[in-house]
Amino acid sequence: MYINLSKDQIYERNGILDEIMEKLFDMATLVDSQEKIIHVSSSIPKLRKESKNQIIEKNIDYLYDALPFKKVLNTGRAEMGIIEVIHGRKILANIFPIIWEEQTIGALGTILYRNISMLKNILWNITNMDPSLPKDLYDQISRLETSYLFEDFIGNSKIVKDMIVQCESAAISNHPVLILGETGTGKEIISNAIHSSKFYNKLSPFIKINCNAIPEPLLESELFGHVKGAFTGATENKKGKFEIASGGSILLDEIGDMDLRLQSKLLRVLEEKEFERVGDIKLIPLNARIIASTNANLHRLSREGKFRSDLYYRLNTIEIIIPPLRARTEDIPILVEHFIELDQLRVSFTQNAMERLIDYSWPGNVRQLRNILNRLNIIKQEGTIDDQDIHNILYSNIEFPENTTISLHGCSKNTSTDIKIATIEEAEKEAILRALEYCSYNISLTSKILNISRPTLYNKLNKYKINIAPKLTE
Ligand SMILES: Nc1ncnc2c1ncn2[C@@H]1O[C@H](COP(=O)(O)OP(=O)(O)OP(=O)(O)O)[C@@H](O)[C@H]1O
Repeated sequence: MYINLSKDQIYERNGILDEIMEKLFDMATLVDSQEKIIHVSSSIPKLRKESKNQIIEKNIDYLYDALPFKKVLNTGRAEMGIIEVIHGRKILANIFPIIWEEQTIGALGTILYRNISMLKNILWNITNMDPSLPKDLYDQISRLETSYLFEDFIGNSKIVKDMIVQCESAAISNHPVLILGETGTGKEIISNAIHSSKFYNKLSPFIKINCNAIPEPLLESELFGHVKGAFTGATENKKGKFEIASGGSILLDEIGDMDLRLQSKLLRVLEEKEFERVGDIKLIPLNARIIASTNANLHRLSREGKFRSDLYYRLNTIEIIIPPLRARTEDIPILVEHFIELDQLRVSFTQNAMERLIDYSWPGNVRQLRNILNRLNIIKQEGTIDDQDIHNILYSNIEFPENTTISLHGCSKNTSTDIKIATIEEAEKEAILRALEYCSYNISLTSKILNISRPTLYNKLNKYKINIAPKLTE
């Protein structure tokens, strides 16, 4: 496969080639036959925090020594489906030779890194349908996952900045990390960014498993693998996610929903750093970083006997709490700007409309904000959104995204019956009680989550006669 363009065409700027490089790929680079960079899409200087002029004319090694541009220039043959890590992101690259009158006059490198997990799902379905495909293809495909960096978690508020600092130090350590936060707050971005930060220049697996989506005992075999004959239907040996994640990280999503028996097994694995496949006695060393996340209140679940407290204390050596959007409403304008660019929306907002967005409580958090912006884009096509549009979409036809919870602890899935509040004061008291419980009665965290100062929180505790002395932690 090659691209048929003349020298004049590859040196022409602001034409169709530039448009394709800009719009169709996350990053694109054009080099001449001497390996010199002719043009790059605007995402590259942005990502590298330098100007386009600092990149143009440099040798391609300046940008990517890991990608086979030179090979493509030498052989005149395309290199496709390259999976690599560039600037901490897992990317999928294709490099095409540009051929004119049978001469290779350059090469175009195209890179995707956003939404490549979508591609993974497609490939995964295809491999499941075709038993003749090699079995290690699964391992290969598992490596293909959108990678996030901390800078992808948009927010300038102090509460976000403090959390990112905490995440950066969590990334360096080898301890398990527990990530808590309501639905749609960005737990997946943060867990993936912790992984990418630890394995910045290394192609290492990030394996995610949703503990509430798979029935037990299937989950056991998904996590630990099994040997042939271990149970009816186990027709061959199968690696589990812990093995596939070897050398990288495993995200145990919705850990709060894990069955008690499996919790015991997981605890043993964390303590002994080894495990066996279902039906086998051979021990396999645990060589994956454990990240667990949930929107459930594990502290409460463990008090109720639904989550093993010893496992909770094992997991929460490093505990990251992602604030709900309503605790950092000052970030809403930059989130809006971010999604307009990311989702290529053609809408703008009046000041009053933006204020309405800021005033709203966002029970579905950032995911809900993104959905609303996309819906507004469809409804209004192009144009300016005013406060009435916001009012209409937020209040006249409330549609909470799946799993949305109003409660801070996020255990309830029933949005309409969860809160029965008569007055603003009752609502405030309720919010404080929930925040306290969510933060295990840690005053500093609770005040951060509620976005009020510690003295104000103490005043409100007095006002509402909430006695937390027996449970107090700082
Ligand atoms: N701070 C953020 N910056 C940019 N995008 C965000 C942020 N937080 C969330 N998002 C976006 O919101 C959506 C939901 O994020 P994510 O899946 O990480 O949430 P989650 O907390 O894991 O949700 P759940 O518990 O329901 O699985 C995604 O589209 C993600 O890109």
